[in-house]
Amino acid sequence: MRIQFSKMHGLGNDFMVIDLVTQRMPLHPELIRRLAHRNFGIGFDQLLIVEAPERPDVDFKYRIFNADGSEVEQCGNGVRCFARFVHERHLTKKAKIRVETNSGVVEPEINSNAWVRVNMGEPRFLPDDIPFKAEMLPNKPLPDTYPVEVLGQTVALDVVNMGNPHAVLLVDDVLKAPVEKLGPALESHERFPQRVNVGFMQIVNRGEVRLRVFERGVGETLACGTGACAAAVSGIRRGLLDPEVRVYLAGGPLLIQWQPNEVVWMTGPTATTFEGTFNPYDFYVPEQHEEQ
Ligand SMILES: N[C@H](CCC[C@H](N)C(=O)O)C(=O)O
Repeated sequence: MRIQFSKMHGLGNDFMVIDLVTQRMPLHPELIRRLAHRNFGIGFDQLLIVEAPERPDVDFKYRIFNADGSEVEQCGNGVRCFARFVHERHLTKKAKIRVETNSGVVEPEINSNAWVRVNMGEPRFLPDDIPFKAEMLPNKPLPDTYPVEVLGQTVALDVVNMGNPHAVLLVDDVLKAPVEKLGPALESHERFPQRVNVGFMQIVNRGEVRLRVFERGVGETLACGTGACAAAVSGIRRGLLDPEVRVYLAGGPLLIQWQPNEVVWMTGPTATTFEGTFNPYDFYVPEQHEEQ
């Protein structure tokens, strides 16, 4: 049994992309973890699955799994690569497609030089929508940040849901940000019942930020699309940034556009690095491995 896949990335946030419209394969978390391994597997930050639509008003269903095998609601760099993939594999001829995810519908539009502009939907800020444990006083405006105790210190976090949960921390210099220490501690902090992606944002000016993201279920990645959306939206909502922000990540820049009560637009590049085939049973045979 050989499964075809593409290896792709959005600014170095890399993906294994598999078409399960024309192919069939079990999606066991242990298989995903083994495929994600950088030495023993294919190696990726996320696995992206293309499935046939379940609703009449969308073109595809899009499932996302982190390297730790956890299935998640949204992946910004991933949906740009998804759009390129379905074009390259001739699964659609449309420039603009509607894609159903576990957190709603996103609309990527591919243009000539493989850059993709995506309607990422509206951000949500209420603690229950993140989810984030915080007492909310009724009819009180949202605070700029929430004080969170972590590793013996108090940090000021903003929280944004872009379909998936994000915490945003302002830092003076991303290169000196305590990503290795605070990233894991906040990712699994008890106030985030579904864990959280942690963004460290340095504001350069009202139209430019630098960002590092410790991703839920992966660790620090070279870029995070929903993280860039969450960071830019946090800065705009707090009056620190203009409605159009260039977010400079380690892997390169994303353009984020947003105004309150509107959807978030994300624009950025895509790349296919190689195509290949593999046999899932070379990596994981449920009945055999479960006995060990
Ligand atoms: N780690 C994220 C999923 C991938 C997000 C990121 N790769 C992006 O480009 O948005 C989560 O657990 O919610």
